[in-house]
Amino acid sequence: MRFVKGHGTQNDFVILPDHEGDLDPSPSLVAALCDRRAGIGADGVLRVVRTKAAGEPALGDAEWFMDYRNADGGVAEMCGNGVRVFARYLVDAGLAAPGEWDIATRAGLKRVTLGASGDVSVDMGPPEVLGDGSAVVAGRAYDGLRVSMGNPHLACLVTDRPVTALDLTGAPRFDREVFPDGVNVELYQALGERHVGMRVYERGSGETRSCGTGAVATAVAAASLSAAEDGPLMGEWTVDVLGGRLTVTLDERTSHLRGPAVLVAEGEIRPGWPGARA
Ligand SMILES: N[C@@H](CCC[C@H](N)C(=O)O)C(=O)O
Repeated sequence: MRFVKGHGTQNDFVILPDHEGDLDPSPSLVAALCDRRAGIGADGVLRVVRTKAAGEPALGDAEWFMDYRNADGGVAEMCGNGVRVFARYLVDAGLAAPGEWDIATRAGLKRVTLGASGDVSVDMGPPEVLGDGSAVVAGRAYDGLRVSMGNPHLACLVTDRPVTALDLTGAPRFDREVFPDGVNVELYQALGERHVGMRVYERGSGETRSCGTGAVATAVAAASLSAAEDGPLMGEWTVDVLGGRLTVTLDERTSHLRGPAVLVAEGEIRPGWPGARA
């Protein structure tokens, strides 16, 4: 089994080329690959499969499907950093040309824009604002906004300490009736005009050093708070995460995410590796 390792602002992935859909990415195989001690180590797996071979209904008209899995082996609808790394992989492998084209995801077609090297940008679609919510982190409650980016988010404002001082060793608590499928929890603070710092505890992966869908949800939450005071605050937002910097652009129609997407290594999983039989 071939693999490539990549990351977007240190949100890292094992990329599995599986053009004709021959692999069975069972939850235990995915979890074994993502294991940082006994496996390769990653926040998730990106399986690269031709859309027509993916066996998923109604993925739309794109040549490639991003089959995204969280580190615990669970399926998620969308991954904003993942789709940018996926696009970089396709260009690097000669499977797509630099330019602008769609990638199929479980959350619909996502249009990526990239050159032969450098940042990758993706049209993330219109964020869906679902209303207020709250999460408890290390015994303290934080209010936030529920936002769907195809996957569920709760972006909470932190004002009592820098987000870097939050204790995220344990999972945030949230209302299971509001989020029956779980939720990605973002904690953010204002750092300047249209500039926020964010940490994230991801559904299925724990704390990660970045989350693209979470960065967009956070910009939406911060913009909606600012809008209450200053009127609609569309435009470009800077989201600093533990692994670097992402740029989110909000307009009346959609949202865009831009940032680095880096391929690190490639190799072969040894046939005798116990995880491959998982
Ligand atoms: N890190 C990703 C989001 C991955 C999926 C998420 N953990 C979920 O379960 O919804 C991103 O960059 O968006």
